[in-house]
Amino acid sequence: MAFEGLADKLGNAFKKLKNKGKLSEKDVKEAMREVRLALLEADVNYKVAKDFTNKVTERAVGQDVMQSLTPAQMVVKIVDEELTSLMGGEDARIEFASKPPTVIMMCGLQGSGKTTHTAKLAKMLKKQGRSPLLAACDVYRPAAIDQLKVVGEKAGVPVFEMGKANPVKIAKEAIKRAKDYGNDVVILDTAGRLHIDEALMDELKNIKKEVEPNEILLVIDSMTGQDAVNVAKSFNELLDITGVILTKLDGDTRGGAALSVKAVTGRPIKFAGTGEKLDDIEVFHPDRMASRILGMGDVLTLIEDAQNKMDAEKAEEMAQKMMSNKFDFNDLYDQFEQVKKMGPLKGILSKIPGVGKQLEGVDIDDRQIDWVQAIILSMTPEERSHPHIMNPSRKRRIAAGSGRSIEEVNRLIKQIDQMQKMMRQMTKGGKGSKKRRKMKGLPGLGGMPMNGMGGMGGPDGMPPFK
Ligand SMILES: Nc1nc2c(ncn2[C@@H]2O[C@H](COP(=O)(O)OP(=O)(O)OP(=O)(O)O)[C@@H](O)[C@H]2O)c(=O)[nH]1
Repeated sequence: MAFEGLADKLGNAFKKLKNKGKLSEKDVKEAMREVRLALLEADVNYKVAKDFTNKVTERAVGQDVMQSLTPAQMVVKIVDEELTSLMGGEDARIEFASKPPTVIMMCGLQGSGKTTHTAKLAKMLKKQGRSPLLAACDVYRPAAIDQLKVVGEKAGVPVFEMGKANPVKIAKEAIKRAKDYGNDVVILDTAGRLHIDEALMDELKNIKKEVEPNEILLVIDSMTGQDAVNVAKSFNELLDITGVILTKLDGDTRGGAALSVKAVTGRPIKFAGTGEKLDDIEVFHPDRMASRILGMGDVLTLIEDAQNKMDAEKAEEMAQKMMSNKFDFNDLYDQFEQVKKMGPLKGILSKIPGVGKQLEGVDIDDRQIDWVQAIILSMTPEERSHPHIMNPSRKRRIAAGSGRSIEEVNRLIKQIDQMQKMMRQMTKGGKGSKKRRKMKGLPGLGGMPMNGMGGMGGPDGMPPFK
């Protein structure tokens, strides 16, 4: 996962401080040296790393920090605040035009994820009640127009194209069409190149001059580290961008780009791409990202993810079933379907405070969910809705049918039994109880047998979280 190595190394540096009790100036400087090395290894720009640790040292040494009862925690707090401010401090939003349509020009190098994020952004804005139109201004790469049409259709937003016409003309026509048809946002998917070259920049500058976009968002690939930051610097110098979309944060990027972009370019990261699906886009929150880097989890994003990606009606239906204790294997199957929509399990779990650290170096095989679903699919309808009728011969048949072991089948049956017991206990709190409200806040995860997943996957299954 992103930032894994960095989180680990920062954790080690702080652990040494915590073991010390009272801190001396030397202790803080020593820790900051480790922090600086960790940042450099995460591919953070050299000057950014140096300025960062100088700032933290300045704040931590002297003042009240070292006299406080918990100096190590104070240092972590300062690092948290400075990381947040390094990434921009406040959340950066789209600046919408007072008179629609708002024009957003997307740019970036080839393969950075520009086309995918054009559609992701459109889908996100559509969910917020806007009516976006996409414009196919990449007329050079074969199939670029088709790719935009495909993702546009998936996102449920119209795509305007004029084939291989002049990109400025396409952009202008798209804006005209948006006015005629009531689209309040136009997103221009411009051409990418393998490297920054004069022809590309001239074309982008030309589009900018002619259509005066409200936003120029540069899409960069976080996996390319400092290269991505250099690309951002060059684009900004030539185009004066308004923000950055940092993609592929779901991969094992070391994090350097996320931490350096704002400091190097002065432009904020507005969105982060976290997967290949169209829902895998997040508003970039510097404070939450800092929490994640420091291994403190990110529950707010987890809840938003659940709300955005899961089917609210199904979640409500499921909550009702749990409350009335009618939760069976059919529901468990559905619940896993919902969880799958939220992306890789490791990503979900890493946002839970305290769990991130436990996941370091642990491989979580997402096929575990498919295996459990295979077991459920091998049951008869009666077995699915009446788990208590299971007997050894049924279990043997289910194991053979799903290709899983008897132990796994047994574990799953035990889990549903435990879940039902847990639900019975929870419902004792009454209909309007606090517990019930809490479960509704996180649809679909309420009854997820997280602590049992460890048993499902065999040797490389994930550890139980209790
Ligand atoms: N894992 C992951 N993959 C992504 C993300 N964003 C895009 N991709 C993948 O990256 C690849 C390139 O994305 P595109 O959107 O085609 O890239 P592009 O920048 O439009 O490329 P050109 O049209 O050639 O300029 C595709 O396979 C996408 O599925 C992300 O946030 N995470």
